[in-house]
Amino acid sequence: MNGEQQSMILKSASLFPPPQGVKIAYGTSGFRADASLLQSTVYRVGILVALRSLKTKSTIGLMITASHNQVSDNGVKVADPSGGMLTQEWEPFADALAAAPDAPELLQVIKDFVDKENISFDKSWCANLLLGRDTRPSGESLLEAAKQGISSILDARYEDMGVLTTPTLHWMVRARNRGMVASENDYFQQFASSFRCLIDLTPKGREHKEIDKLIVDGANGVGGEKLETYGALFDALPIDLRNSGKGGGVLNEGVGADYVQKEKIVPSGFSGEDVGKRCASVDGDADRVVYFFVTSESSNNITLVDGDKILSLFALFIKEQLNILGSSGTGINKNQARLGIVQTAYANGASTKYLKELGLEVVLTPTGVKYLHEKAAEFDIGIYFEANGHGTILFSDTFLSKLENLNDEVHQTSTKGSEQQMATSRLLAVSKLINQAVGDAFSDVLLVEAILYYEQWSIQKWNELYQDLPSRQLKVKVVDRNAVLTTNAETEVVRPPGLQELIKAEVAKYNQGRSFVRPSGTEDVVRVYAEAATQEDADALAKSVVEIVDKHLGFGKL
Ligand SMILES: CC(=O)N[C@H]1[C@@H](OP(=O)(O)O)O[C@H](CO)[C@@H](O)[C@@H]1O
Ligand SMILES: [Mg+2]
Repeated sequence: MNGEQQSMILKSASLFPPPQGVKIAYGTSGFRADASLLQSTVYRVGILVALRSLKTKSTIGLMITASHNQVSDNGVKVADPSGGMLTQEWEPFADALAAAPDAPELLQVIKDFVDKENISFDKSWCANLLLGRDTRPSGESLLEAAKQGISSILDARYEDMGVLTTPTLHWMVRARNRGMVASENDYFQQFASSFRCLIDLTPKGREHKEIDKLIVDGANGVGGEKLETYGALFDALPIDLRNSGKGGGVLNEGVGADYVQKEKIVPSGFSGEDVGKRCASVDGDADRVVYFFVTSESSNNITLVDGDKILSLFALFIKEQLNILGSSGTGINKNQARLGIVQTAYANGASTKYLKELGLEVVLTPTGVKYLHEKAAEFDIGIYFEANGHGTILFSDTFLSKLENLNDEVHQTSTKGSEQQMATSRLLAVSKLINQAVGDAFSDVLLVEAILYYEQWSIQKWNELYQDLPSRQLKVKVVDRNAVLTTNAETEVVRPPGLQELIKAEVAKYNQGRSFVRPSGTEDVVRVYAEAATQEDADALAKSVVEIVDKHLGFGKL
């Protein structure tokens, strides 16, 4: 870095002093906090993405969003060259950047890192950044801060893509780095055409009736807004959009996937008239989705069809297609196509049991898509989902080229039109329909809809795949959530000492009891999860564990 660059950084960094007395750390999916505290952090993430682009000689993405958090929060996520989340190796650098108390120290952190990583400021490589934001009112000015950070390293080598869903930005980054076209329209067109293709590949002999209307809760956010603009492209799927954001509702307030999944009650905009109908709810940046149906006219109850059930539906369908290939001597059999399922400790115990009984390999990772995605990428086909509805299916490049070769072969022989050829085409269509960069509410919805159509299942029939164990999730405000350290995919506490033994003793009192606690990476709380044979027991277990955590770490301890 030459002297001119260093003085540029010093000058612009002094315009973005960090807020006093607050520590903003890189969490489960980037930085998140009250929007009024974030100017400095986002400016510094602008510097980070510029350096990442120089280091990888690739397009990198920066997204301003706080997903399911309340509207006054905001945050920033980074998309790496693959379209996935920022490599975990750079997270300590992100934290160091955010923590530097003033411009000179910030410059020192940058200089040390540039030397360590051997980052060259070679101007012949035209670095490129794609920027996006959700609909939060604070988004525009935070994006300006990011642009200032980028410009202090790279001049103005960025493209502001405007208001986008998070997975659209990740998809664009991946597409750009593969030399493909990558506008928002291209994104929707790809999903629309592969959805149509999959619907057309439904086996002959199954009744081809029209798909019933799907009611979608847009969380009053970017998901609702985009569905309003582009939803008509999914011509086989009639959509009744609620909470599009236009009707004056507030983002994530009593609406959206996180609310529906955690509270298990009807979101605003839905009523007793919707009883039994197929509904889907997306979150504030449309990277998650859960399904549900209103259970009775007279109460707020819903039956939740969560990420675990979406995962199970996908797993069942993929396994069925692989079985067709395996039984027709294609050379692609169970041993050559390793299908892996990735969940977290929040997965309902009944889902894990169901998946294992299907004969599938199930692995648990810590919470956060960065962990699930990484694990799923180890398989030929890796399906990952968090219970809250964030997930996707990853196809390895090697497996995809095997499928493509097989597809070419069958087109040249008399097997065209056979079940084997249909299964090959279906898997290829799924690989184009499902977002390969990150979990995506829209592409997940389209795949769910295509599979329900293929199976000719209602949402009720789908829900019967297995019965969820009753569960309860609660949060506890504590003095310092990072005092809790966990191991074993977050299922056991190792610090503070003694806490795990108390939780274990409580769990032992309940039939089919299970409970664990962990510090949230997106909110200033410790999360408590409990499962048991009845709802009363799950509630009681969760409550007791909350009390244990509160006694150990709560404000009463001060
Ligand atoms: C229990 C839960 O739902 N946790 C969510 C939540 O993380 P926490 O670290 O639990 O706050 O937000 C993450 C980002 O959206 C998501 O990946 C994760 O699953
Ligand atoms: Mg989200």
